[in-house]
Amino acid sequence: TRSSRPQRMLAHVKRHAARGDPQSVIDAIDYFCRHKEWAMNVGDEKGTILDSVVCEVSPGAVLELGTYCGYSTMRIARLLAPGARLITLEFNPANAAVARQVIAWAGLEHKVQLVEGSSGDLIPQMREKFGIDSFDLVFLDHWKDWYLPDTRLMEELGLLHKGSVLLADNVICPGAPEYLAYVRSSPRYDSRYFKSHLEYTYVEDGLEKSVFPGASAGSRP
Ligand SMILES: O=C(NC/C=C/[C@H]1O[C@@H](n2cnc(C(F)(F)F)c2)[C@H](O)[C@@H]1O)c1cc([N+](=O)[O-])cc(O)c1O
Ligand SMILES: [Mg+2]
Repeated sequence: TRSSRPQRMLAHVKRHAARGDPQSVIDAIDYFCRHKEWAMNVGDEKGTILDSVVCEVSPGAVLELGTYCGYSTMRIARLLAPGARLITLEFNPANAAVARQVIAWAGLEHKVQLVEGSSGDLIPQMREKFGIDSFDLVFLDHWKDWYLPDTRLMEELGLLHKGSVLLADNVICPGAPEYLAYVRSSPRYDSRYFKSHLEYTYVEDGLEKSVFPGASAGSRP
């Protein structure tokens, strides 16, 4: 049967990127998506905003929702300090299989834990199964109508601490209106929009960065 777009992207990486060189893998994917076949990676323009937030937070524990082909996984992992952990969740086994190979080609597999399943099932297992107490940074890039329920779930499970940062892709295109309304209106978050463009296009899109000031915020004085 015909190969999938992620499989063709992986083949392009293996042909054009150097093993163990994350930047060359990132560049190869950007080239493929810009000049051969568009794909829904966060991309180079929003990717530099992601990079700057990762460097600012310098997180010890990161959760990524939506691995897809591993592009943003690599952008985050290449900036992590030794010992810092990135857990990335992927629902689609075929995408996970491609992402594992992309991450391995970049030589970043020792920094990344790719887990297959749904966020609703896996987020409640973070403590018992992955020994995570809370996340310093969460990158939301999975199904857009899951951003809000998964954020509420993380709040309720105490997986966000004072200063935890949520960074959400696509808040304009395709859009995550309920999530955006929530983080912008809730006294529980200090939220800021980073205007950019939809990956590899001139369409407006952006990232929303929301800092969780702590469970006490927004409660009655
Ligand atoms: O739909 C978009 N993204 C959806 C992304 C979906 C990806 O996240 C995975 N996932 C689902 N649940 C989980 C979890 F976490 F539960 F395990 C992981 C899906 O299997 C898929 O690989 C999108 C669309 C456009 N666009 O322009 O249409 C642009 C973008 O940047 C996008 O991110
Ligand atoms: Mg996205």
